[in-house]
Amino acid sequence: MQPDLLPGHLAASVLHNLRQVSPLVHCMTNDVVQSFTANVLLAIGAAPAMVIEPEEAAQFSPIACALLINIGTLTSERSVAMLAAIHAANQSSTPWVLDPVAVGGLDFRTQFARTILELKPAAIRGNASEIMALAGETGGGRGVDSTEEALCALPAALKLAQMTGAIVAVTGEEDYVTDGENAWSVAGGGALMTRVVGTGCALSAVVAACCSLPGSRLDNVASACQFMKCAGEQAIAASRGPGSFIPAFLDALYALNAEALI
Ligand SMILES: Nc1ncnc2c1ncn2[C@@H]1O[C@H](COP(=O)(O)OP(=O)(O)O)[C@@H](O)[C@H]1O
Ligand SMILES: Cc1ncsc1CCOP(=O)(O)O
Ligand SMILES: [Mg+2]
Repeated sequence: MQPDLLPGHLAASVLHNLRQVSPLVHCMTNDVVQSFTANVLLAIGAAPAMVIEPEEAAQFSPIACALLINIGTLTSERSVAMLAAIHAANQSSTPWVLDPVAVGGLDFRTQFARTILELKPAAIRGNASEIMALAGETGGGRGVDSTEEALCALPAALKLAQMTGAIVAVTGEEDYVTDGENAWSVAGGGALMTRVVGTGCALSAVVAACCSLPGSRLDNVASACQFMKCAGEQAIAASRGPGSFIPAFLDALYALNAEALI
């Protein structure tokens, strides 16, 4: 199966909605990418808030438009806070998104990810190794990085979407996004996006923002992938390496428009 490319006009309409709503995203994410994630959300037109104390997390997720659960630097204490936030989000119908960083290779986070998979994530965004491990097919990648191509993980993504009811996005040179039945592919970006930390984690935050928007959740999640691909490609053209990529990427997200997406 080779899914069709997401039409640019669909992504353009989701970008319009995103900027109208400016979704407030409750980010429970890892220590490495906090600031980059917040800046990516702000640049594209959403609003971040990082709330991690267990009592506050459960109070805040119903107030937010969407919740991001990223297990990159999971600890026991954080897992308690994340569970509380997910339960409160579910009670208030706030969509929540899982980024299963480095699942498969390490037992504590793998067990935790399997537990919360039962709590109805709206979407799951990971690299190929993470999606394959979460679907029970392999043992994981190389730390936080994938050792597999995204296309190899498409069957695992379909299976995971069917198992959980979530929209599953598996990213890499090309991204694939599925609801278990239909799928979009998203092209663009470039390898330099893997030479700065946090592009995947920040994408998951944008996915969360888009899950709170009206319309097809499949189209919304695929559009989030398209925003990052498009801005990544423009930033690579405007930069000399990882150092100059980051500001160029934030500028490209800020300037992103329908014309570039179409
Ligand atoms: N080889 C590549 N060519 C183009 N884009 C890429 C490539 N690898 C990753 N990306 C893009 O970089 C971002 C992060 O994806 P990925 O590296 O798969 O996630 P993670 O950082 O979680 O491992 C996504 O927007 C993805 O499309
Ligand atoms: C390096 C690292 N270590 C734990 S979490 C993390 C960040 C991973 O970021 P990304 O998945 O976006 O590459
Ligand atoms: Mg990742």
